[in-house]
Amino acid sequence: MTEADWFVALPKVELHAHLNGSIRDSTLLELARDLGEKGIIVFSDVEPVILKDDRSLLEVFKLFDLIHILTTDHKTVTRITKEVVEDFAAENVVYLEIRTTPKTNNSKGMSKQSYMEAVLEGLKSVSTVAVVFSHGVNEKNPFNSDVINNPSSETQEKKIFVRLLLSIDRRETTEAAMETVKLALDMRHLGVVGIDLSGNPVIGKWDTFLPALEFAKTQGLSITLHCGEVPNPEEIHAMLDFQPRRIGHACCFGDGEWKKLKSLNIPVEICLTSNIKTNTISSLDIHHFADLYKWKHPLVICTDDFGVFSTTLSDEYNMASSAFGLTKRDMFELSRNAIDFIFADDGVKRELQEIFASTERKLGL
Ligand SMILES: CNc1ncnc2c1ncn2[C@@H]1O[C@H](COP(=O)(O)O)[C@@H](O)[C@H]1O
Ligand SMILES: [Zn+2]
Repeated sequence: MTEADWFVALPKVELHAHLNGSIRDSTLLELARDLGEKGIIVFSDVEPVILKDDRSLLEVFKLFDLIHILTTDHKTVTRITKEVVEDFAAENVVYLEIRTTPKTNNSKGMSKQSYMEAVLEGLKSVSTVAVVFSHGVNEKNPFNSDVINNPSSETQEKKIFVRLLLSIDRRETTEAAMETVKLALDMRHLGVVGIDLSGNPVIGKWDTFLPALEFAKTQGLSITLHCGEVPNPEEIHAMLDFQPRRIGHACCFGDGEWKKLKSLNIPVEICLTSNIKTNTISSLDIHHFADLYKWKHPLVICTDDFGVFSTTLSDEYNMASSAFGLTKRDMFELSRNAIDFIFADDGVKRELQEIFASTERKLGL
């Protein structure tokens, strides 16, 4: 088995993946060509933007505005959800938390709820793998896990657990954020397990989102925050004081912020390629992964936006192994440890432990 194949075969847990950042280039180009033919966009202007490789953090958010123009109808949301799950399953991701921002678009008759219904439709239409999802069988047993789709007969053996996080975009108002949290609560029996705060980190104020996040927390939803993507000590401290169950990135932390993070032991979602390509961290040798790993701080390797950053979760593990001198045994343990930080229940954790135990020998460990 080649090195790259070994990292594909390694069972993996993906906890930080944005739906609209995880679209295949080929799909984006096809959607752009369609809109070009309808005269809504100029394809030749858009093509290089889609295919560009390195982008600053600000350029990334401009790209998301373009992607959202391409994906704003129910049928496309369903399609990209199906493809994203199939792509993760193809590289042996066994548990996936997809996060997405529910969107309102009056011209398409889209509400936050109908957007999420289109996402659910996408999960149901996955054909290459059995999608194990919460299935609201009845009021007494709302969290029962079940297969939601009809995988083709040759792929029935393969399965992926999928859960959803609803994102609040930093451009949103307190009311819009609250609407997202209420929708998440209404959809708990459909596998929504938590809330994410994301979007352009230089836009919006923490106090705007806090009431909705506090409400989500008191209702028992799990929360993860994009934290410290740009230097903002005051906000980082306020976010850590809130004690989310996980944070993403933690790139622009100072000594005081590291101390607080470590004492609170909050798990960090690490997105190496995303940090490097956006130049949030200048090179892997100075990435905080190394220090956090040394301190045995809880960590999980994730992709962030595998489409936008042209990566895969297997590549991220492979890269971390070479950049930080970690053995295959270390990488297996890192991947397995991620089970502790998932937002799904203990039953799912037990099943994932079994999957890892059964592949350990096959991986030559
Ligand atoms: C690069 N680092 C990042 N930092 C902050 N937010 C990010 C992000 N990458 C993605 N998003 C957030 O996810 C949305 C796209 O997926 P959905 O439309 O929700 O499925 C972006 O618009 C942004 O709000
Ligand atoms: Zn992110």
